[in-house]
Amino acid sequence: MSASPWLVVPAAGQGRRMGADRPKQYLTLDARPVMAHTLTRLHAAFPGARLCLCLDPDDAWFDPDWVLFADWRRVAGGAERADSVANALGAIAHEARDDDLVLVHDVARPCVAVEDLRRLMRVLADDAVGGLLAATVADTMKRDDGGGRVARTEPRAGLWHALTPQGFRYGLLNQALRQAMASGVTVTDEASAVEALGHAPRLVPGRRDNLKITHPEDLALAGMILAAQASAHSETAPAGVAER
Ligand SMILES: Nc1ccn([C@@H]2O[C@H](COP(=O)(O)OP(=O)(O)OP(=O)(O)O)[C@@H](O)[C@H]2O)c(=O)n1
Ligand SMILES: C[C@](O)(CO)[C@H](O)COP(=O)(O)O
Repeated sequence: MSASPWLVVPAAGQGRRMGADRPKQYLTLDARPVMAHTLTRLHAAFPGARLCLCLDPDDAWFDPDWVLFADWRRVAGGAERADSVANALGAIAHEARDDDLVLVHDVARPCVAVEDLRRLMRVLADDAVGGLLAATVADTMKRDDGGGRVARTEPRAGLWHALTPQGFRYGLLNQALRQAMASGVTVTDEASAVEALGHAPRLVPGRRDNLKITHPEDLALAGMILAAQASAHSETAPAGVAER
């Protein structure tokens, strides 16, 4: 395995739940597009990584100036997130080795902490299966009855929120996604495709503020998270250090 991972950033979504005038990765957050924040965080953690950026072929918003990586390629997104990631893996098939680590990170998660990225990479370096950043569920969990009332309370012990990045060896991830697609199984993350092959991905506890911007109120929340992270960092870091 090489010391730097491959990075796949699915960024071909339309942001339908956000309902904005453009895909959410192009909305402004602290004076920069969401995508620019996300790519900057990834670059701070893995400056030598090779990047695959999945974009809608009709994307009219993307600016290559936001990409700080020396080695990167644009890949056409697919109908679903899993299709976009599979396209990225297909695009690097001639370069990637089966045991290369591939980290997949949603463009819609701009608040991911650099320390979480580095820790995930350290943990996965020695893990035969791979894994994901995740956070334990904090609220009491209700199952609805389909009619707006509670059917029952679900036990929350052992429940985790799946975050990103999610990292797996190229060969395993490629096989898992191809198999899920061939069998018509809907997978919303890489881990579920790998689980379907019978493997148990490692849960790597991550910060709860690794928010996926999904609904309109999330943009302001992400802004507050970035401000809080910057403020916490400036209190602890030596002068001149800009990472978060
Ligand atoms: N066909 C798709 C769909 C999603 N994504 C990406 O997958 C990530 C997670 O998806 P989600 O939060 O659902 O984003 P959207 O699909 O844009 O949102 P929505 O489902 O509300 O339309 C995002 O970074 C999104 O850009 C992608 O690359 N290709
Ligand atoms: C990959 C993911 O971010 C993990 O939480 C999530 O599954 C993707 O979100 P979506 O809304 O299901 O596309």
